[in-house]
Amino acid sequence: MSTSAAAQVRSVRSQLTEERCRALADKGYAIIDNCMGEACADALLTEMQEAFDQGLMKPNKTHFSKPGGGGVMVFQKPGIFETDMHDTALQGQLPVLTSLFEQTALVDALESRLPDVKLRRGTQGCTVKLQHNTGSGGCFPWHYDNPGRPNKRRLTCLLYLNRGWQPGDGGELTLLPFLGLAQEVAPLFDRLVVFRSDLVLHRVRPARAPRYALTVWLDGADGCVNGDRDVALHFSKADLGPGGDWLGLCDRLKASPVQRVLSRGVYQEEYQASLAECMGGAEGEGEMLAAHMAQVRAMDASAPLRHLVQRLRATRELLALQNLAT
Ligand SMILES: O=C(O)CCC(=O)C(=O)O
Ligand SMILES: [Fe+2]
Repeated sequence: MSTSAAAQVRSVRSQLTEERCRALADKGYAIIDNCMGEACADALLTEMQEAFDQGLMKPNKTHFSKPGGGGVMVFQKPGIFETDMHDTALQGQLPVLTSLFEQTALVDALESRLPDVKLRRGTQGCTVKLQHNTGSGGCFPWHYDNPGRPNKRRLTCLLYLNRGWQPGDGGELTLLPFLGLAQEVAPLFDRLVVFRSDLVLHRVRPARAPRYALTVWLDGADGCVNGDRDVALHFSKADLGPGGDWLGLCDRLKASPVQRVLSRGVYQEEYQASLAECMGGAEGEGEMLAAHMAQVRAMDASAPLRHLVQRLRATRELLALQNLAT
């Protein structure tokens, strides 16, 4: 069984159909059900359960930047346990997961079907995280997996391992393409969700049943992630003025990681509510909410940014109404 995870991920190439590649290019995400096959997914789940039962997964650590460059704080998301396969102590004990960590078949398959995404080849740009949610309400607030420099992540691959998941169990992943429609994804057994780490805002709803998820993050090729145009806004007065191509600008933002600069303003209430829900009064909630509000206020203090955010919020409402009507 030790090589089967590598063999199975090779099949992702044929599962990345034209339609799924188009979804990744257009909306930033694609979903593949029955991805690894019953036996391999079972073997992965068994090792994840062993890792949790043996105390190899630790309470989640969330690193949080203090506003104004005041350093980094570390808090815990309640109910979430995690570990990273870079931890060599795990590698001897978890052979199937180790084989997933050491293979290059996944990045090769994705690179060959999605050449425009520009992934880093080899094993160096690959991170594997094991995550267990105890099912007592644990969740993740709205975030991008790649929030900006110096992060190098390009693709997030999430494999869910929850046999018999039912709607009331919660723990759905919600993906929110910029100015688009939110898509709720149930964390079903052997379902793989692939999305752009620098382009897809997402969160996890509170889980009411134990939940296992395996994340593979793949870095982008050198120089292809978080370039200048991905981290700083460039637009002309003509874009924003009367007669400017406003919807053209919106389309560019939908397709560009630079949307991250504006997202917290456009979705400020959503960020705030999900932070409070995720922390549930635990230590750090106040600091996180204060940091969020400070970032929103900083945007508000700049008149051009404030107007841009206001207009994006109005456009977002309009597009939502149009979508409801169709
Ligand atoms: O568990 C999930 O579905 C996603 C978790 C997540 O967003 C993350 O680890 O960054
Ligand atoms: Fe995430």
